[in-house]
Amino acid sequence: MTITPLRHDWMQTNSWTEPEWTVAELVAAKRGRTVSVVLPALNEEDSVAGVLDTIRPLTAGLVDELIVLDSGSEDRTADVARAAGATVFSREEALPDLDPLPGKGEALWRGVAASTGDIIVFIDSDLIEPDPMFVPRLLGPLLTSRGIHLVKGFYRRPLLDGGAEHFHGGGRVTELVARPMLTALRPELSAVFQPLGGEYAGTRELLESVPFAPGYGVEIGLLLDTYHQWGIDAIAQVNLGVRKHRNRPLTDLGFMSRQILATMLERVGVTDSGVGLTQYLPAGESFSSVTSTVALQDRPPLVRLAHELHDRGKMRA
Ligand SMILES: O=c1ccn([C@@H]2O[C@H](COP(=O)(O)OP(=O)(O)O)[C@@H](O)[C@H]2O)c(=O)[nH]1
Ligand SMILES: O=C(O)[C@@H](COP(=O)(O)O)O[C@H]1O[C@H](CO)[C@@H](O)[C@H](O)[C@H]1O
Repeated sequence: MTITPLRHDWMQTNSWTEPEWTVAELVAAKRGRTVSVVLPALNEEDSVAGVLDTIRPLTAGLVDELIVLDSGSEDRTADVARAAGATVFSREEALPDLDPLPGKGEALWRGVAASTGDIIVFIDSDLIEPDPMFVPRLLGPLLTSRGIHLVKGFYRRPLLDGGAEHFHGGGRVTELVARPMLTALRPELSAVFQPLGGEYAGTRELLESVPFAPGYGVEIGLLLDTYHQWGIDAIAQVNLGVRKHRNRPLTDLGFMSRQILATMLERVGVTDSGVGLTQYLPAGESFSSVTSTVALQDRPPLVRLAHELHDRGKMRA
């Protein structure tokens, strides 16, 4: 694939820094299209209701379906989400014929399968005080422009460190891994402000036609697949303001980075060792090591899965 430099006109045509759409305008722009909002949730009993509270008022017209895809929670996430007005699917309920795999990519893939909307909006469940305009703004380009299939949110990302809130500094894997790697390998995508952000929307046509990378590789996989198969002009981004969420410790982000790198390398045709990441943590005067596995197997495009399950059923018959 030829390396295409950044096209500045993309920033003029496909990047909204001051989105002005009103909910009423967006409802009018639906023109028969339906909208599903899907929240992936793993053990989010403390935050999922607060996120749903900012979206539920939109179900009177803009949002047709509000789903929480329970990613194998062991707390009260499902009960809390139902009480907050969401339709909750377990991974098994979303796709009964297939044993679930762990990870966020699996949750989102099954969220596409469980939902029915022509447009699907993904919102993380660990957000803190999300702006109620997150969903409308993500829908803006999809409902009012032609040819756009993926809309990424961007935002200022405070970093919550212990009791302190730093004005900037969130998106650590974005700044240290994803953005440098995209600049090196696919510079046209270096204009995407938040390539890993968990708030984005896509057409069902796109989301059923691409594979879903495992775990935390899902966002970078979807971005690269959309770019490779549909082109930069199918991608847009919208300013959502400020995004605060649970900031995981650096060790967790090391494992997240390993998975993201595995997906990026696969998407650009570089062979990954497949070796899990080992981290060395101080233990007294010495160090202890912790190793995580890395997953390399995508889930297939859902449009293809139907055929595979049908053929498997035929084989069993
Ligand atoms: O196996 C997983 C891991 C994460 N998540 C959800 O995906 C979102 C983002 O995950 P996380 O907060 O761990 O990532 P971060 O935002 O810290 O990068 C959250 O709503 C999680 O509950 C999930 O559904 N299944
Ligand atoms: O953007 C990032 O660097 C990471 C970590 O964010 P923080 O440093 O904890 O603010 O968070 C994102 O990455 C994950 C992997 O793509 C997504 O699943 C999350 O939704 C997103 O928050």
